[in-house]
Amino acid sequence: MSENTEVAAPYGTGTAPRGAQPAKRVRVHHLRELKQRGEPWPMLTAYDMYTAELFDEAGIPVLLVGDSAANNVYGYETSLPVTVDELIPLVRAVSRSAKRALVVADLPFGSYQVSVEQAVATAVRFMKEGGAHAVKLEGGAAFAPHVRAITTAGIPVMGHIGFTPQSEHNLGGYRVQGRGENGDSVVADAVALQAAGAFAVVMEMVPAEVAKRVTHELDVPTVGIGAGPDCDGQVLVWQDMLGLRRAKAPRFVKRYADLAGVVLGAAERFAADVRGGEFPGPEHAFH
Ligand SMILES: Nc1nc(=O)c2c([nH]1)NC[C@@H]1CN(c3ccc(C(=O)N[C@@H](CCC(=O)O)C(=O)O)cc3)CN21
Ligand SMILES: CC(C)C(=O)C(=O)O
Ligand SMILES: [Mg+2]
Repeated sequence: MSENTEVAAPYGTGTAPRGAQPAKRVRVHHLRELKQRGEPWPMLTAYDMYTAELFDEAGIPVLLVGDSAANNVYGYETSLPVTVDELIPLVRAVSRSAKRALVVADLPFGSYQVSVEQAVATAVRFMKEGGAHAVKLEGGAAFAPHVRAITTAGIPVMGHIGFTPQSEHNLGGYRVQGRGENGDSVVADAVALQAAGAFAVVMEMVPAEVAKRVTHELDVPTVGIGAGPDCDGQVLVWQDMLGLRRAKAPRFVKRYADLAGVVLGAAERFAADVRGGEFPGPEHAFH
């Protein structure tokens, strides 16, 4: 990138005034460059237009349309029930709305585990019908062939290891993975995913020291959620980050706002205004 254009990487180093150039899409190689420069980067989930627009404008380089839409959009208790047909419209909304962010579509439970062929076909649907720029799937070395095949089809793949919520019944509940001697298998899984072509690896609920080892071991970026401060990126579910979800949050969540309080207070004031005849006022009516 030449110096005088004043547009370098999409985030962090770009100095173009807003609106001067068309938005430059974040690409997987930009994330690797951030790792090489030692610059941590944020990732958030998004499931609709307004969050995608706002997070994009805020400079979040990667938006994940998580299968966590199951329990944060559709009202299921876990991520297991959500389907490809339920997620694709959300992916389409986000990819239509984010001008710069790389949009990653999470492959839901049952849509890729059956076979390598099923994994490629599902990933293709998210790209074609959802307009995603990449896909994510849960699993370690056992899913290296799936990652390899999807990547070969031209689709970037993000891995996800450690606590993988789609396997909660096999993992014995929501618990930290990779403690003690199990740390080595987390490292081996990450290395296998990178070797299979993954462009990044999410680590969920693994000890910080293990995540640090993995991050140093890999050339591709790691993204932590409950994996300590040494990952290359950090991801949170947006309703956790903004305090819209009122259930007790996992330890790894930091709340940056109280949207639940804002929404509840406003809805109560609206209801009171209607009941008290205060709304609509003359300025809201046509004469
Ligand atoms: N809103 C939301 N946030 C998430 O982070 C999230 C979802 N939904 N849905 C899909 C998965 C499920 N995830 C979860 C959900 C709960 C815990 C949890 O309860 N953690 C507890 C117990 C940990 C332990 O036993 O060691 C914690 O205190 O962190 C962790 C990850 C992460 N993902
Ligand atoms: C928590 C992130 C990594 C995720 O997989 C999701 O939101 O579905
Ligand atoms: Mg997920």
